[in-house]
Amino acid sequence: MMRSGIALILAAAVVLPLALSGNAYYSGLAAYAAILGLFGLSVNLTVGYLGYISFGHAAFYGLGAYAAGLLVTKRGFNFWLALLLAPLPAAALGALVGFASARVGGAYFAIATLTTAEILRLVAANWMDMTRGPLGLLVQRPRVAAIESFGLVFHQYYLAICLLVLALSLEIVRRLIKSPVGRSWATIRESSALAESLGMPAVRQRVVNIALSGALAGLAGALFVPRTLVLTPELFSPTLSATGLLIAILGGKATLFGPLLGGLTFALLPEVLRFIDEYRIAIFALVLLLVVRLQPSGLVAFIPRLRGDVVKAPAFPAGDPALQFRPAETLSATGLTRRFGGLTAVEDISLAIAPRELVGIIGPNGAGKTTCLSLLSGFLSPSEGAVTFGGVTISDGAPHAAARSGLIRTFQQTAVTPRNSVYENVLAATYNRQPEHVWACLIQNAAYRKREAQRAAQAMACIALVGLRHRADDLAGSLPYGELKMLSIAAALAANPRLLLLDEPAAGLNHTEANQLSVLLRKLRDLGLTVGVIDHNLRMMMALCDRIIVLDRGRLLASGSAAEVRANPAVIKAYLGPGWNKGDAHALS
Ligand SMILES: Nc1ncnc2c1ncn2[C@@H]1O[C@H](COP(=O)(O)OP(=O)(O)OP(=O)(O)O)[C@@H](O)[C@H]1O
Repeated sequence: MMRSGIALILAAAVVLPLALSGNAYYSGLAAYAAILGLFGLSVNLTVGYLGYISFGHAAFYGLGAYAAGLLVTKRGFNFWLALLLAPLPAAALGALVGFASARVGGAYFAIATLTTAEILRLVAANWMDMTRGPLGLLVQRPRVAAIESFGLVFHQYYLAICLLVLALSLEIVRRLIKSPVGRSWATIRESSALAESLGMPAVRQRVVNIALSGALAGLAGALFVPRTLVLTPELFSPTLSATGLLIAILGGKATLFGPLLGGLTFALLPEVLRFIDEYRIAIFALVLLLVVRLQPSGLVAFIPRLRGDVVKAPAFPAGDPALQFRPAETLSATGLTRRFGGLTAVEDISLAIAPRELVGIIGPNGAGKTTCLSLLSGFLSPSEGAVTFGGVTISDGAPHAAARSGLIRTFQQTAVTPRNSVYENVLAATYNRQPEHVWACLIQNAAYRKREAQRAAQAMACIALVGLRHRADDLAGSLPYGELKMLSIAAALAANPRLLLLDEPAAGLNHTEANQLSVLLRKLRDLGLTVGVIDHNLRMMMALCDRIIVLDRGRLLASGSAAEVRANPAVIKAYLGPGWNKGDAHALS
């Protein structure tokens, strides 16, 4: 559907200019709708797909317009060449704003865009020599004599170019959102911790997204130049930023064609309502409010075929899935200590997990198990000590770097992308198998397509392995708790682990589900994976693990087989308190 939608716009680029040959007004309106659709597409990339609200996308739009205008007026560039160059400064600005705010969170991005647009507006208003300030920079209509010699007039080929640029931009976004890079945006939008745990560099991917969004907004701004011919500081106005945001939300967030419907509405509705002149804006606002109130998913929800955003799982191959793991490595921690202010959560812990071991970490509440797991997986830096995996220090790296080396963790609170299907969740997690460059995702050559097919097959194998075949196309948010836990393990497996660290995978599971989990974990160990498990289900842990490590009050209390740990008086005391007697030891069985 997505492809045919883009093909339709390409067809419109040929047919509409001919059909509207005698009507410059409608032709101009159609071009304006295409420009607003492109602007909405750029806003939607960040707001919808990345989950970062922008209050100042006019910064990129205005910069694109001024870049094109200045290249033409001050440097004598041909406008159509300037149109190709104008997205570059907007992309650079996007990367800069993205880099400055990607680490600290979405609220800062919203403020950073708002501030950037205002600064640019002031620069444009006051740099009289360059921009002529509020008087406006005047640009000549960029007529192309060669095209006009075929009998076409300006408004016709301008419309054709606007629609061609829109179709090309849609194709770029379509390719990206269906690629490992775009799938990582959906995961980052849900939780950057989840994304990092699966090997996705959240900051870098945010910067890529915002830079691309800036480039598309800059392109929209540059395309607007031949329509306005006078560039004023109002191109950076908050009203324009709000328009872009509304187009994206009204059309349908995180959908490819939603912003087009939004752009069409914003271009046409004020014109359609022109006959009621002074009430026009009020009625326009009312229509907007009604749509947003009655259909929060946006206009695109009225045309389900246009949504086109669900990726169906391919058919499962018959028989057991072939899933191979990378060669195992040893995880070692020496002298690990982690303090939170005055509290020492983990103190001087040294341990090793050997290749293909199934190790349990137990301890009473607050013993420091999760802190220890976060230190081992690079999610926390130790106050003292170090962690090495396969001889390489990981404690200073970002969590995604630990995941890259094969240390994959899960979370106590199950983390998935609820609005995506089981298959989409697991497919996104294959990112770590072969991280793709954004250019490879755009070009999509034969080698890339082969890798995509491999990723799909691996995702299916992981889903089958955890027993969720029948759920592949169901939304993750609709799964019961036990299956959600299995889904997070499937995603972790898809991320190509050498060592899997699971934080309380049996929490909330009933007896049958806990048994199924035990069977799965043993199977993974037998397939060659090293597994570390934290859990409070002592019965399961004692029966399951090759070795048990016991923590108490941040310190390592004991390490050994289930029988050794069960018979250790210090362990029994930690669990049962100082008044324990030998007969109570069965509580640990
Ligand atoms: N980010 C943090 N900031 C401050 N204190 C923390 C932080 N994380 C953990 N702690 C404290 O460190 C101690 C150990 O917590 P941790 O969650 O590692 O224990 P746990 O053994 O996993 O507990 P549980 O079994 O209840 O999950 C607790 O006292 C906890 O309050």
